[in-house]
Amino acid sequence: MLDLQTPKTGGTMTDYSEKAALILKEHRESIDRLDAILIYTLGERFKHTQSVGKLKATYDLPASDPKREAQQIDRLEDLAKRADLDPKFATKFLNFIISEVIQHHKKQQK
Ligand SMILES: O=C(O)C(=O)C[C@]1(C(=O)O)C=C[C@@H](O)C=C1
Repeated sequence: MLDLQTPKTGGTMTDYSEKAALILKEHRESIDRLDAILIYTLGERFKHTQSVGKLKATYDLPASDPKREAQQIDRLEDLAKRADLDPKFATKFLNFIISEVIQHHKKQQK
């Protein structure tokens, strides 16, 4: 990964902005790769929750499990701290996904 340093001697503004453009491109390529990982990972997660939904519908189990969610939130907060990610954001993100899953479960129960 390139890094941007202010040219002290010799470098022109054109050199500087060409380098900045290259660094931006590299970051965006990494972001695109990571976004793809996120999407594929979410797809895998939803495959499992779909199976869980089927199981819950078959055995007449409740769509949501607040005790399990509390454990997931605790674990995720800890992971987020270690990953240098805002734990509040991580919690919000998980709650967003889980509420979508619960909607899917409820539809499967109809
Ligand atoms: O583990 C379950 O029981 C699920 O239905 C999965 C899941 C989740 O998406 O992680 C969704 C709803 C529950 O409230 C808890 C967890």
